[in-house]
Amino acid sequence: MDCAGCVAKVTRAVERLPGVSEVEVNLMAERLSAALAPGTASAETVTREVTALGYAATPLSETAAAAAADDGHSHGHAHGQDDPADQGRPWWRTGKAKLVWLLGGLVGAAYLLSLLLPERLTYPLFLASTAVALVPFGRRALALARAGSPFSIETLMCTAGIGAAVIGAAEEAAIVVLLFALGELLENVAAGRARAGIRALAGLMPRTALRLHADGTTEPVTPERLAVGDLVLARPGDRVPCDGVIEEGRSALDESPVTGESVPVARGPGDAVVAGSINADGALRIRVTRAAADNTIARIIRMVEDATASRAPTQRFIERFSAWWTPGAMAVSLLVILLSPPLLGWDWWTSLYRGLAVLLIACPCALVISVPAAMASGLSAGARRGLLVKGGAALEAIGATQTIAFDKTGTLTEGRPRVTDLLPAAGRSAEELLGLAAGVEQGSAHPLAKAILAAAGERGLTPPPAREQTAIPGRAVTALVAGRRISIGSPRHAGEAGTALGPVAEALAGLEGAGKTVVVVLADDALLGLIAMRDEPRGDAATGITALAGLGVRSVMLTGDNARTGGAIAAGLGLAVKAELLPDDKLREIAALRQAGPVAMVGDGINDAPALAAASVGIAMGGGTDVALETADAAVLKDRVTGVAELVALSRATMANIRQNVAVAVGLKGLFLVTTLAGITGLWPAILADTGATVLVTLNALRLLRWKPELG
Ligand SMILES: Nc1ncnc2c1ncn2[C@@H]1O[C@H](COP(=O)(O)OP(=O)(O)OP(=O)(O)O)[C@@H](O)[C@H]1O
Ligand SMILES: [Zn+2]
Repeated sequence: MDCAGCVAKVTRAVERLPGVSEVEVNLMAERLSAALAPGTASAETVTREVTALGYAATPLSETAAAAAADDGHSHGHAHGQDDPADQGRPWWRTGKAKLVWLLGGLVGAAYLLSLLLPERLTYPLFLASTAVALVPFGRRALALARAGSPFSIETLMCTAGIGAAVIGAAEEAAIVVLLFALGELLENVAAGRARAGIRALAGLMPRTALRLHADGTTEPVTPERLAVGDLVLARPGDRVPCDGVIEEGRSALDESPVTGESVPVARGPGDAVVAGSINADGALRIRVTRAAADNTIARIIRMVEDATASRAPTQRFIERFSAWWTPGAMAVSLLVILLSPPLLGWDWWTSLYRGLAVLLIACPCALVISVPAAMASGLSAGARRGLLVKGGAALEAIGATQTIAFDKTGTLTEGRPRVTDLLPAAGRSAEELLGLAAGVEQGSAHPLAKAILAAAGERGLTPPPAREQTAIPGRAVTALVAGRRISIGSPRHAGEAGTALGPVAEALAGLEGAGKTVVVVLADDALLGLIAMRDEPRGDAATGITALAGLGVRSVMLTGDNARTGGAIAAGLGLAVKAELLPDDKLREIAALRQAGPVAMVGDGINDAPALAAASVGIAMGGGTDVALETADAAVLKDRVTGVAELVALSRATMANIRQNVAVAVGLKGLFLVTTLAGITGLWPAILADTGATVLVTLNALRLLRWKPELG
């Protein structure tokens, strides 16, 4: 039921290439089968996977792509497979629909005629309808068998159809194939819905952009024609046509297309804006920073589509399961046919008939579709609310986490510390302290450095030039300023450098107890003073942590800040804390937490990429930055801690949906297996149960598209 056939074909083509090692071929095959969802093998996906292996534009990648393009789409997966020829057509005009119309017409005509004509005259009509349907199914079954999967849903269907016709149940055979074709069609329609859910994001792009020329005139163009570096005008009420940076103007922007958060945010010169956001009140001149095909919305759509194609562990399990399920089902039905006459005394016709019905009931398609359908809906529902998850595996893992570790700066807090207190040592001035500190911090991108530079700027101080700047990550920065070695760092670092902090210990403890981060400024190891800064917790941080606790998830704050400051902030938010962690300690801490169960790590994706990678699931938080989108397994595009709890809720809703689907699929089959063997129901109720289960499961999955976070 997977793309084993397709992968096998590509692999065989590549194997024939001279100079390609077996290891390479195996590696590629492994990657391909992991990456391809049923029915998605196309030349592009193959090329992408092969390129990811580092074989771009080599004979290997070209051969693989050619093999996939050759008949990547004709390999059959009974349900949910798209024919490229059907793209852009309304559902009632697709190839699958045509088959249903044709069959429906034939079977309907046969029934009408059977009211007037004797059976021996209408019987051939039913036979003909069955034959019409068996041609496409049979072709797909053969293609699959040639590609190495003889036991497909198609094989099952053909065996049952031919068998029924042979034992004289042509009327039922015709209904069986009609219902099967109908099931496929309905499922395709539903799958299209799920895709439309995410495609709808693209509809939020404006159709025209106003390009600004140097002479001040504007020219309407389609956003696709904007080039990086162009200047565009967004009038009040317009949708922003591109990802870009504001050059001129201020406005409130509703960024809900990307973040799912419709409260407008104030943006001004120098701020980044994303395509699709609504410009509420001011005219903006925006410099284009990304081409249309590459903008945030386009990339989100691509990521969700890729995510839908990658498989979750549950899905892999179900696929492995179906690989032996179908041959097993055929064996069981054969046993029923062979053993029931001697053991149960059924006549041959009854045993054949019931054996064939068992075969139909055994069709695993409802089970096979249950996971991908729910995952696709869950991923789309999330993306529309600014919760981006990069695949079923991540979506499954998020809800299973028992502990979530949060980075402090920029994640639980705003990430914009401000200087609150300056405590110069005896005989020093506040200006001297701040000025020298600003000199050292000039080269640093640390949030604390920005705070110190901003404070110096506010007081009109020009930072003195500094040389030989060096950073000791997680501890301090030092530089030569005005001939002296100035260092700014944590109190712990100062203590280790041998500076006696005794005289300021009390003041230090008081500031830290108030949740302020205090840095010690030293000049040639002598105390120059203390600078205290405070980074406000995010407005919704406490709510987010409480919501997680309500979901039974434990939260821990990991910080490089000192224990008292971290403790004060954590106490205010109601979570545990591990403080004074050096960057490596954070990784060790995550590894330790993982001993007890799956751990998610939430960071801003900028300096904590290693920690995000070390966790079972890495979640980036932040307004759609590149890093956030690329590095983590999931991203909360709105800057809100509650988004993390929403992710957990979404994951659990999706997994619950999958469990319902599996229960429906297995339950219906079990029920009809019993009634079939007992002789209560026959062939067409059996296929109705199969089609019904498939449709129910898909419809249930679609309910997820309307998912809304409800956090208590
Ligand atoms: N550029 C710097 N200027 C001043 N102090 C610094 C600098 N870099 C590091 N420090 C000191 O080292 C400590 C830990 O820094 P680190 O970067 O590991 O943590 P953080 O990013 O501030 O906090 P968190 O780990 O919560 O994100 C800081 O609290 C500060 O005392
Ligand atoms: Zn089926």
